[in-house]
Formats: sequence, structure tokens, C-alpha cells
Amino acid sequence: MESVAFLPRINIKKPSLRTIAAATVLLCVYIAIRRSLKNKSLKATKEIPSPPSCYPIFGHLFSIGNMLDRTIADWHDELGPILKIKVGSRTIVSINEPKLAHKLFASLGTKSAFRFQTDFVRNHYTLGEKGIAFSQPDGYWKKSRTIASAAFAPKQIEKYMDFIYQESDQLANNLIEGTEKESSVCPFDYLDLFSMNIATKINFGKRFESLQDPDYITMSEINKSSVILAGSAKNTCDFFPAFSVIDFFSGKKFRAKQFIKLHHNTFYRYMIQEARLREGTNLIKVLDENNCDSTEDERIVLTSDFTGAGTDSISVNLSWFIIFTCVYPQIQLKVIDEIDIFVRSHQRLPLFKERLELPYCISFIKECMRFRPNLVFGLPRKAYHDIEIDGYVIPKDAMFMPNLYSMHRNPTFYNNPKAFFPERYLDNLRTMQAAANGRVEKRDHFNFGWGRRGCPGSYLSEVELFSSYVAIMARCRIEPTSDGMPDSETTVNIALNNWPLPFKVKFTKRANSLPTEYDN
Ligand code: HEM
Repeated sequence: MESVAFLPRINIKKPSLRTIAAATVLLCVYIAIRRSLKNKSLKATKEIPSPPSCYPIFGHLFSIGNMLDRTIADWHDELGPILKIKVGSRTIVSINEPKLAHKLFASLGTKSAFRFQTDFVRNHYTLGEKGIAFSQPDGYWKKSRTIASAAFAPKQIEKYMDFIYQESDQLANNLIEGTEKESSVCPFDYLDLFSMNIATKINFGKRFESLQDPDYITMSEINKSSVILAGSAKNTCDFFPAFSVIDFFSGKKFRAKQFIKLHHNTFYRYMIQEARLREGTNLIKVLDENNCDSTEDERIVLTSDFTGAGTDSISVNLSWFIIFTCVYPQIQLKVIDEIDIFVRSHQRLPLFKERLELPYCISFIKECMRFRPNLVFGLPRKAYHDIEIDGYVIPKDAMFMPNLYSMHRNPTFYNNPKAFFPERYLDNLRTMQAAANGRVEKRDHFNFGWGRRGCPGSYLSEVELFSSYVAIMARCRIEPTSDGMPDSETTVNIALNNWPLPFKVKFTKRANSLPTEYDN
């Protein structure tokens, strides 16, 4: 007590009961006003509609069925542009209205930029939330996104154009040779080799010679297994937490961990080391030369994200292009006529920069992508906090996603949306990348997502899709086998990608004497 004796004496009067009561009332009023202001900003004025047939514990699981894109589209037709679906303990919010989706994913971009991660992705694949596709905006994502934006910018992709044209040539030749050998071909493997070669060339400077190349076989298997392990079907515990215990005791978690450690990471480490020794440029060398401060683990997850994102998406789209070309012979004739006119006048195949001379091909590609989006639910995001939009509140922790199948059939956005009609795009030929980053009213389709988490590979994708489709159609006709037309209706959902059923068609070499090369 004595040590504070030098402090001036303050005469503190004891507060009266009346003062205490007044202060308490004021404090209560203040808290009430703050609470009401907070609630007001997040007050749902409308309840997000939920489809019927929601059962305890399972939610809507049994009502969704096999073709979930169609079921959820029917629910949207019935209940409106935003839906709340329950699967187990998880709330999923689906949106099918373009302007509402734009508002949520682009305008409210800072609030909606978190990714939903499955158990495998969170605990094994991302090695501590590294990489780009599944990392969170408050973590590694920003650094990875800067690398992606530079690596896949149109100017950078220009450096790989010749390579992409050569791979397109090779793909067309493989499909024709396969048909000549076996009388018909299921194109999946050749499409995988094509898209994988472009991804590995950019990442590691590496191209695989053939489907039999042992490194290709390993890469392709690792890629496929990672995609499947990352999907919701293999991560039941994200929806039913009790399964976590079963997964642990059944050894599922251990096997996932071993797959990542012994197969995935070992192979990617090998690809990275080889990339450093290879002639020419590649992403790993660029990162090394620029003293990029990313660790080896970050490089593994980043290059794996780029390879995973850039292969199946291209193969699925090209598969649908092939199917629709086959099932609509009149459309096929128009595509072929347009390419032949170009080739006759230039004596070579069209380059991507000359794409506007092939308006019908561009329109066909856009229409296929509208009609059969590969990622029908995009890459789902997660509400980190409650998000208010148009009077609805998307609750914290909900997984939310666009419903692209249903959005692309929205009659307020597309005329006669259920018809397959490439001509609808003849007056919207700008690149899909430009459309994806432009105003919502001017968008062609929504396959590349929105805003800051939109697909950084959109330009590369468009170059790949255009040049390979044109290279195939410049050389051959696509015809059905004696078993009939391929099935253009059924979709098979494998870890978010909507594949067609396996199918066979004939790639029959065309009997004309026009050049089929890129340079004359
Ligand atoms: C037709 C082919 C493709 C389609 C339809 C597609 C579609 C998408 C979609 C819907 C997203 C999520 C967007 C969002 O959340 O708003 C995405 C993300 C991503 N895509 Fe693509 N993609 C394709 C090809 C590629 C290619 C060739 C690459 C090459 C590297 C790539 C790299 C990525 C990456 C890294 C992300 C994650 C971005 C982030 O989370 O910040 N994609 N893609």
C-alpha cells in the first residue's frame, strides 16, 4: 500500500443504487441494439426451400438417385433457384439461377471463396492444406493462385501452341489407327493421353510416347485413384461422422495415407526431379529459377492439382463432343464443311488465333459444354460464416454449389434450352475465358466458375478443345458402330465429373486430298 502513496488521492464516491440501475439498463439496451443490428444484417427473410422426402439421419440421400444432376434440376423446377438439401449431417445449398450464382460466387467473392474439402483431401492429399484447388483463401491459396495466373495466362500458353497442335494431330491419328485396327474405338484412353501430355509438358516438360509408356500408366493410375479417393462417394464420414470410426478401424484411413505417401508423393517427387534435368522450359524450372519460396511439398500438391484439374475435364468434354458429332450427322456435315473451306483457302489447319473463321465449330463446342457440363456442380465451396444473399441465409459450414446442369437449362437465360442448337452461339463467339470474366448477361455458359476462384485454366482448355476437335474433324468422319448410336443421355458421375457411358464409334478417314497439317 505504501508504494502507491505518491499517487494523487482521488475521492471515489460509492455509486448509488439508482446509478447502478441506470447503467445496467443502458448496458442492456446497448447489447440489445448491437445484437439486433447483427441479426438484422444476417436475418433470413426467406427460408431456403427444401425438397420433401427428407428422412431422419439420412436426409435426402435416398431421394437423390443415380443421376443426381437431373433429380436436383427437377427439384429446382419445383422449388425455385435456391435449395437446401440434407445428406446425413451435412447441409448442401444448390443454386441454379445465373444472376443469383454470380452474386454469390463473384460479387460476394470474399465471403464465398472457401472450398469444401473431403476428409481425404483435408487430411491426406493437400499435405496440410497446400496447393490451389482445395486450399483456403487465408492459407496457401493466394501464393498458389499467383503462380497459376502466371503459368496459364494466354501469353504463357502461346509458348505451348505448337506442342498442343502436334498433340492434336497425334490424337486424331491415334483414333483413326485404332479404328483401322479394331474397326471401332472407345476414345477415353486416347483422350486421357492427349490431355495428360499437355498437363505434364507444362508442369514437368514431359510427354508420354504412348498408352504403353510405363510412366504414363503410373501417372494415369495415380491421377484416377486420387480423383476417386477425393470424391464424396469415398468420404462418407463427411456426411455421416460416425463412419469416421469405421474408416479408422477398417484401415481405410491408413490405406489412403499410404497411397499418398508411397505412390502419389513418391511419383510426383520423381517427376519434379526429372523436370529439373530436362531441356527446355517447364513450371518446376520456372519456380526454381525465380527462387520461388515454395517447399517441395507445395510443389507436389500444386503440380498434382494442375494435372488433376487439367486432364479429366478435357477428356470428358471431348468425349461429349465426339458423341454429339456422331448422333447429329447434319451438324457433323456443317462442321466438316466449315473446316474444309478454311483448309482449301489456307492449305493448312486453322490455328487458335484464326478461330473466328470457324464460327460454327466454336458454337458447336460451346453448345456441347452448355448441354453436358463436365463438372455439373463445379468445385463445391463452403460457407466459413453465415452468408446472406437475397434474404436467404446460407448457414455456416454448409457446402454450396452451382447446379450447372440445371443452370444451363434455365429458360430465362437460354431460349429453348432443352434443344441442342449450336446456332444459339453464332453471335457470341468471343473466347470462353473472356466470357467467364465478363458480365453475367454476356456469359456463354458457366462451366469455368466465377470470380476469384474461377478456373485459371480456361484459356488453355479452350485452346486444347478447339485444336483437337478441329484436327479430328479435318481428318475423319465419326460414325456409329453396328450396335447403334452412342448413348448421349446417360451420365455417370465420377467424383464430380459427368462422364458418358463407355462407348465405341468409328473414326473413318475422310477420302479427300486436303492437307491435314498445321503448316504447309
Ligand atoms: C474444360 C475444362 C475445364 C473446366 C470445365 C474447368 C472447370 C473448373 C471449375 C468449375 C472450377 C471451380 C471454379 C469455381 O469455384 O468457381 C475450376 C477450378 C480450377 N481449375 Fe479448371 N476446368 C477445366 C480445365 C482446367 C485446366 C486445363 C486447368 C489447368 C491447370 C485447370 C485448373 C484449375 C484449377 C487450378 C482450379 C482451382 C482454382 C482455385 O480454386 O482457385 N482447369 N475449374
